[in-house]
Amino acid sequence: MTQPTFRVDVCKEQFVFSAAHFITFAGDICERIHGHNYGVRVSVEGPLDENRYVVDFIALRDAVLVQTQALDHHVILPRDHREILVSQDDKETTVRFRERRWVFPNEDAIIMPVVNTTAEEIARVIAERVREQTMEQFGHALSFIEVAVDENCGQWGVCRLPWKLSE
Ligand SMILES: Nc1nc2c(c(=O)[nH]1)N=C([C@H](O)[C@H](O)COP(=O)(O)OP(=O)(O)OP(=O)(O)O)CN2
Repeated sequence: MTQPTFRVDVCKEQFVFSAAHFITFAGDICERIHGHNYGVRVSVEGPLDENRYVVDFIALRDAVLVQTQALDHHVILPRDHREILVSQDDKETTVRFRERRWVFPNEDAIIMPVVNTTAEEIARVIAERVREQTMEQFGHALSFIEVAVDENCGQWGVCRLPWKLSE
């Protein structure tokens, strides 16, 4: 007989973060900098605990909020892009793509460990960070964490990670 599976989803109005970014696509087309009011949904799957919870909604909600608030009102830049080159001195973050150049105060910039700041990649980073942040609290019995990032009212990039870190 197939066993039931359980999941908790949190998708709150407070999870919206407003951030600027630009990506490259189709090889070498580099977007102009623009912003989105990103939305986030997070799901975790696993067995029920003694409360008959997968995890406490409130604990998961609060962990996601830490991540979305950290991104709010920043420009998100890729650390690992081959041609979008990001450098920092003690005051400013400078970004170059071929002949184009952008300069931001350091406190406005977030350099994310991604190749391109797509919704999928941002979802992966949030998933890794929420997993790391809650691992001790939620324990090791969960199976998956999934994070979905909405760039524009229904355009979602989704990343699903195993709960357990690979050996
Ligand atoms: N799978 C993905 N596709 C696209 C992504 C992405 O992250 N994952 N990102 C983009 C661009 O960032 C693009 O800027 C998306 O923004 P959007 O505002 O939706 O683009 P539009 O110009 O069509 O929006 P308007 O509503 O006209 O402002 C593209 N694809």
